Amino acid sequence: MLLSLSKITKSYQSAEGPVQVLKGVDLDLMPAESVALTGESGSGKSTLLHLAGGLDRPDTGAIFMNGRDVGTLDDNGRARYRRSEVGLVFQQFNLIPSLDVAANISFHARLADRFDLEWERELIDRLGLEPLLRRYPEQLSGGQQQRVAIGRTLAARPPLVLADEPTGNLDETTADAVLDLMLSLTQNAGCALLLVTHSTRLADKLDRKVLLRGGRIVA
Ligand SMILES: Nc1ncnc2c1ncn2[C@@H]1O[C@H](COP(=O)(O)OP(=O)(O)OP(=O)(O)O)[C@@H](O)[C@H]1O
Repeated sequence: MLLSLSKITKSYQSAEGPVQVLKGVDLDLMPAESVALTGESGSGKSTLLHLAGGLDRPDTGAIFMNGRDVGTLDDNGRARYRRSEVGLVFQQFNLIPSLDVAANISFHARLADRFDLEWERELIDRLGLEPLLRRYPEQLSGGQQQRVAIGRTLAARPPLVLADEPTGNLDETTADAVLDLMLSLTQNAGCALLLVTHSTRLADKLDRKVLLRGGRIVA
C-alpha cells in the first residue's frame, strides 16, 4: 500500500458554527495506481487532497504514506513530506514568478535531490515546452502554465501525485490532451495519481473511480 487514509474527519468553523465536511473517509492507493476522486461541489474533495498532501491536518483519523503516519507530523515534518513524497498539481499553478520555465521545472526536483537531466529533457519534449524555456510564468497562457506545473511536479518523480481539477480552466480539447499527457507521464514515472475531477469522461481514463458523498467515500 502506498497511501492509506483511515477514518478521516475534518470540520471547518463557519459563521453558523462548525461544519463537518469529512465524516470518516477511508481510501487506499496502491503504488502507481491512478484514482479519480469525484463528488458534488462542496463535498470535500479539495479538503481531502489537502490532507493527503500534508497541507492541513485531519481532526481525527490516520494518513499513512508508505507506512508512516503523516497526519501527526509537525510543520517541519509536513514540509519535508511535501518536498519529497508528494507532488501537487492544483488549478492555481503556483509557479515561481521570478524563475523562468526551465528553472521552475527543475526547482522541486533539485529541492528533493532528485534532479535527473535525462528525465527532465523527456518531460520538456513530451510537454512541448522547449520553445518556452526562457519565458517567465506571466508570459504564458493558462494551458502553457499548466503544462509547466505538470512538468515541475513530475520532474521530482514523487511517489504520489495529487491533482485538483488540473485541467478545469482549459477548453475541452486542450484539457483532454493535457490530461492524457499527465496520465502517460505519471505512468512512465511510476507515480500514483489521485485526481479530482468533475468530468466522468476524464475519470473513465483512470484505473478506478471513487465518489465522495455525505462526508464519506461511497463507491
Ligand atoms: N478554509 C475553510 N473554511 C471554512 N469552510 C471551508 C474551508 N475550506 C472549505 N470549506 C467548506 O468545506 C466544504 C468542502 O469544500 P471543498 O473545497 O473541500 O469541496 P470540493 O468538493 O473540493 O468542492 P468543489 O468541487 O466546488 O471544488 C465546502 O462547504 C466549503 O465551503
